[in-house]
Amino acid sequence: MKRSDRRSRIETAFEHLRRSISAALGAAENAHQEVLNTCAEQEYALRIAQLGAAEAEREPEKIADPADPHFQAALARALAERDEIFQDWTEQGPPSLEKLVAANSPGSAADPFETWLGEFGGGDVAHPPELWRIGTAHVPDSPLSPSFPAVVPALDFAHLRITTDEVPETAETLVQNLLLRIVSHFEPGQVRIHSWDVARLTGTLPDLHPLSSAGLLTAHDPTRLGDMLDVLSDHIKRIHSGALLGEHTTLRALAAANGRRGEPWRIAVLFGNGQPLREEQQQQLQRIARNGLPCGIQLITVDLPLTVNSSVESITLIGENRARTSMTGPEAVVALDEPPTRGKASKACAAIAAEFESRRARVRNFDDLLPDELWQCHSRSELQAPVGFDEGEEVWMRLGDASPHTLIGGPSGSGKTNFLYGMLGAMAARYSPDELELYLLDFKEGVSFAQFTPGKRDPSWLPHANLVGVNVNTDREFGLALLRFLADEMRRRADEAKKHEVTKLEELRAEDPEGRWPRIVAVIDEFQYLFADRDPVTAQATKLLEDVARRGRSQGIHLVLASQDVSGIEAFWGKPAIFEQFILRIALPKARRVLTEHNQAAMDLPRWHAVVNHESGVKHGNEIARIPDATARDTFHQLQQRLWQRRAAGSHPPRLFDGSNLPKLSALEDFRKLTAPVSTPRALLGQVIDVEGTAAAVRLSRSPGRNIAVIGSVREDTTSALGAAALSLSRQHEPGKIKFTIGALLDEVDDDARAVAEELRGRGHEVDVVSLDEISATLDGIAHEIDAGASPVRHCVVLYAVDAAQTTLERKDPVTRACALDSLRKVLKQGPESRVHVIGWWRSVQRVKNTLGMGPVDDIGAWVAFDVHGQELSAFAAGQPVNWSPRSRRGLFFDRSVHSRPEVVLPFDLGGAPPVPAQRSTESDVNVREEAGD
Ligand SMILES: Nc1ncnc2c1ncn2[C@@H]1O[C@H](COP(=O)(O)OP(=O)(O)OP(=O)(O)O)[C@@H](O)[C@H]1O
Repeated sequence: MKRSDRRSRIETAFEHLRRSISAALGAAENAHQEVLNTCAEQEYALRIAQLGAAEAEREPEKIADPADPHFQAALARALAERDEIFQDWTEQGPPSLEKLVAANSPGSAADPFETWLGEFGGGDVAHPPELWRIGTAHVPDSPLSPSFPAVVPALDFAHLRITTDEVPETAETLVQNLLLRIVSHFEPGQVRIHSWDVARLTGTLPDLHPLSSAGLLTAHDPTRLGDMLDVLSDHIKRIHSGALLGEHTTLRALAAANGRRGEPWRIAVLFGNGQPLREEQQQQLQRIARNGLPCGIQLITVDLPLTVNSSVESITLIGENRARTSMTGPEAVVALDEPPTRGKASKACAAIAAEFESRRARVRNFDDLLPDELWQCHSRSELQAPVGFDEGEEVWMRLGDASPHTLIGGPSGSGKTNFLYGMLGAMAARYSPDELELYLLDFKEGVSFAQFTPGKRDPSWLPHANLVGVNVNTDREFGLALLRFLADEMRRRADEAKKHEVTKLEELRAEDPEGRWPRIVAVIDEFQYLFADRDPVTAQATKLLEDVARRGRSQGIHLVLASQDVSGIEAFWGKPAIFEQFILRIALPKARRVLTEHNQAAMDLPRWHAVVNHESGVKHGNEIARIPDATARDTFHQLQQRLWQRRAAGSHPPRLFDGSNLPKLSALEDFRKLTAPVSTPRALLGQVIDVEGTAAAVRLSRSPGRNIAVIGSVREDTTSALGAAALSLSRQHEPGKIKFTIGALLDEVDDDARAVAEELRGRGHEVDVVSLDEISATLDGIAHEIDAGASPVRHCVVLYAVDAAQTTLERKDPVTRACALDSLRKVLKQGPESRVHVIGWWRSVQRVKNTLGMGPVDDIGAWVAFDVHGQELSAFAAGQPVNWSPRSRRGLFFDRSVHSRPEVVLPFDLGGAPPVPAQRSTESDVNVREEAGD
């Protein structure tokens, strides 16, 4: 090979090498450049992320030369990523927030000021708005940055902590706007504002200032923060020990359940200066913050540290009328609403104050105690109703677990009956008869409750009333009967609750929603009569009252006791166990002893006012109420008509017990339901004093002693008992299955005996009326029949004035030396086993004994005695002492086979019988109603 060739080849090879190296170097250079580019973009991306995409877009110079393509690429990528992330929010966030606010913040809660300012709100206090508008928010860093309403919770939902920027007036405007929305939303008076400003004596919240003239805004002295905190703490304590003692733990829940808000909301605004409060005040403020919301107490603090964990929202002012809030988060900026023009806001507040004043000054009447719609409330946890007005505002009473029973006191004429009418009307209008049942008893001589029963001119009655007792002043047993009935009902309810494994009526109602478990209110006017004597009635009444008062509360049984006489209340003094249960005290003007000794509020009360006190009468529980006239003509009556028209089909009028009238035999349920045939008939003698109006009845079985003695000298009473016995027996036998022998042994009783005989014959029975002349032979004949053996036909021997025949009966047969008295004794002794029963009237105890002779009194198994002293009767009551002073138109009844002690009875009005002088009218209820001014 030539040298030149070799050289050429070498050069070529080098050339190739150079090219290869050059190519490799170029590639490396490119790769390096690429890395540098990526680095630059990532560097920019990092800085964009640090500054925020939106800011970088707005002010790129802060990061790079805006023309730098690397920066532009990084920014484009960052903006694309941001848009993707925000896409959902941008499309849905603001519109759904708008919707949420529209739904939760009606009317003044979020609408522009001009649409409502100056009008009075009637917002639903049971369901207040949860969110209140403060401005317009947007998220500056979001694409398009759409705006949405900025709202904060208030009232029951959260406290508010505001931190100011260098323009403190912004905070004041913010607070004013918010409060303006709130006070305008509800009826004037529902919201009360307290303000305190560390730096200013006056002039805080200037637009709201007119509210202070009506007491709706209280500006507290800067040096007396303690006073304001005390006021708020007291409210919390009072609300906890009163309104919130039942099932509900917040006023909001309570209001949602019963549709009304008994306590206004209270908003306390505190303007600080960034410095903490004194330690003890700070503690108190924290306590209020922790416990206030359930009691409707909200705090708004401005530049005041508040360190409770829950339920505090914050607003931080950031200049230029803007703010950030804990609700909207740190990204959003809120442009605060401009205030309405100064004049307009204060004019609106002046109008609210004036309206509140005029409502307070309004004269409210009975109709104002009534709800718009009848029977809308349920009594599961308590009964509540307004009973009067305090400066136009309703004053309510509550009967429930926290205040189960009421004591009402006031001298005669102070308006107790009127108060009871108002109370009953307000309750009966709110609760249906399935929610509330009334038992009304008046010991006064008078007819105050007769209005609630049907009368001749007005057939309506109060559908809630189950029992009305009037003129019971001499029949204390009737009060006893009512208490006994309540005690039984209480036990029945407790047993039923036990079956459902609960203890209280409230729980029972939840477990047994289909059951009918109304709350029972038992009103006893002039109840002191119950304790009038030192006798067994008082002893039993005390025991029963104690039982019902102590245990009635959990079974929904509430007592309302009224008395004009301190002795009624004093009767309780030695019995704190009873007295303490009467937590609700109502004192009418000059009432003594109803409130505590140191509480003299009733002494200064004007006419037709009352102190309503749910705190056992201690001073701080006083609420003063003006009581409307509920007894004026047609007042209650009109309500009763409306309620009566709504009564359930088949509802019965209340049972009326009128102590001044006798029960009609023919109307008595126990008489009407007697049918024939029966195996053992019952002879009705009178009516027992009980809630059901039960008959006093003696079973005439075929066993020794089943005879009846009617003892006493008053013809009307004794003949009533004899007649009722015969007539009731007649209803239980088909004709031919009973025969009557009626001995009319005294001239005066002829008419009575014959009237009964006629009625018996009218029913188809065999009746033999015998005179004094015939009685001996008749008794001898009956005695012979007994000797001959039992007859299938019952024989009832009714003897009018047995003792009038004593001499006749004692007359001995000259031959046999036997006398008809022996026959009578035989009939008494052996008759019942042979279906022969004697029902005889003797005019005194001694005369019964004369008839019976030396033997035991066992042949008289049952008796009813009129005008006979108790001690005379003990021999006939198994030897036990009988405590009884005779009283007009009342008897004492004892059946040794069933009774342990005698019981008081009313003789019957037999209807067709000759008029009975002591009786005022046979149309008992009608008479009463007419007297009541019906
Ligand atoms: N709030 C009231 N407004 C107007 N009049 C009233 C008011 N309360 C009571 N009255 C009238 O006063 C009179 C006495 O009232 P009420 O019968 O209620 O008193 P009381 O305390 O029950 O008296 P008493 O025990 O003597 O019956 C009645 O004529 C009644 O109409």
